[in-house]
Amino acid sequence: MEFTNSPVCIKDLEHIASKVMHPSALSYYNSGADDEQTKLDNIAAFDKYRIHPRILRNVTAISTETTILGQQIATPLGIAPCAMHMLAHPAGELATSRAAAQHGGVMILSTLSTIALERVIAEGNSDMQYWMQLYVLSDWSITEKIVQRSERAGFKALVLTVDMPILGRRRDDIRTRFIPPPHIHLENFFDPESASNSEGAAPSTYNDVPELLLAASVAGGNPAVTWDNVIPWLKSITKLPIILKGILTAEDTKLAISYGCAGVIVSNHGGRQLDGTLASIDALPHVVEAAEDKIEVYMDGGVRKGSDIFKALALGARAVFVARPVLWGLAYDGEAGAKQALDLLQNELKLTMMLSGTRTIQEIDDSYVLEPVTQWIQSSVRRQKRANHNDIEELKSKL
Ligand SMILES: Cc1cc2nc3c(=O)[nH]c(=O)nc-3n(C[C@H](O)[C@H](O)[C@H](O)COP(=O)(O)O)c2cc1C
Ligand SMILES: CCCCC(=O)C(=O)O
Repeated sequence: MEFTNSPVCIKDLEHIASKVMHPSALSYYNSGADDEQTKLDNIAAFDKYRIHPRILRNVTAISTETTILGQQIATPLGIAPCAMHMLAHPAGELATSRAAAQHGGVMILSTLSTIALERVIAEGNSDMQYWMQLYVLSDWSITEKIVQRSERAGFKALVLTVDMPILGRRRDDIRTRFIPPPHIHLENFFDPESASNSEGAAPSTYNDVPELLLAASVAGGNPAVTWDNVIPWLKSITKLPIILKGILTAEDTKLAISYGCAGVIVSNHGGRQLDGTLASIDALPHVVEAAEDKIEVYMDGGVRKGSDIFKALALGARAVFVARPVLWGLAYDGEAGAKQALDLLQNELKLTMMLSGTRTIQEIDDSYVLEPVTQWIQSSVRRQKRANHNDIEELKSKL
């Protein structure tokens, strides 16, 4: 039998990336916080949910189109924000953006991108949306400038990352003493207007704060950010919808609604922040219930297969985001590799839809998934029924 060398699943891409990436960049990409319990559980938890398929339906035409924040997109699969794509490939976020554009969906660009946000979004088209991820820098005026630039450039939403009051402790990054190589720049920290002031001059960073200090201010987290200081402030400087990334509880979902946010991303930052939380897929149903359809709920964390996307949609996610799979694809083969990661997931999603008798994203509701507890209850109900039946037979035989 002949075997193909090209990747046939995300696990293959992960394996290839582990061979081609620089060890310290690889460990930065793959690391989780502390014991990595949450990072691992994000993946393992999907297995507890089982698909409840329907058969003998005409599944010749499958559509993954959906709407997000009221706008049509080709698929509910998107790219989660990740710092420094140039660690994976010299074309960095440009390559990712080109891959995303051929695919549809949503690309969330990290504040810490290595290509300026204007150049990244220039690769897009009407099948997709770009959202801009924000960290509140120690100098809030710089975050404000990034917000204004994003709005001008056509980003459709702002994604405020709320699970990093301080950086999680990623042991492998400490062991490898990870620091980004000097040829990589965090382009969004450079003022695009500064270059036009003097002919041929390189742009300088905002407020002349050195790039490394700005990066350090992100890496240090911003422990003073609160509901009351950040959300009203953001709303006062932008008309874009605000989405909170890093929500894991019903309580914070209700607060997000009351503060006028447009959506939440159920996420534990890929297990890179607080270790020991619920896996994202386990937290999702609580958040969906608390959202009461008042705001959109998305999720990321541990999505490695089309069936994972299907399960998340069935549990109420409006869209699902992936981070590491795209980074591994990028490391493997730049734009083509990132596209391959998205294609693998998209094709597996379509396959799952066909095999489970669902033709549209709207059809995928909670009747298509068995939650762990439900599964347990159902099997014990079955056991009970058998036991009762036997009892009746027994009783009858004794009549
Ligand atoms: C290398 C790397 C860099 C990341 N950078 C950011 C970032 O800049 N901003 C952010 O909000 N989340 C960041 N994240 C978290 C992801 O957006 C996402 O929540 C998480 O990785 C999803 O899990 P997955 O990697 O299992 O798909 C990063 C994750 C990784 C792996
Ligand atoms: C300083 C770290 C910011 C990027 C990030 O969010 C991550 O690596 O998880």
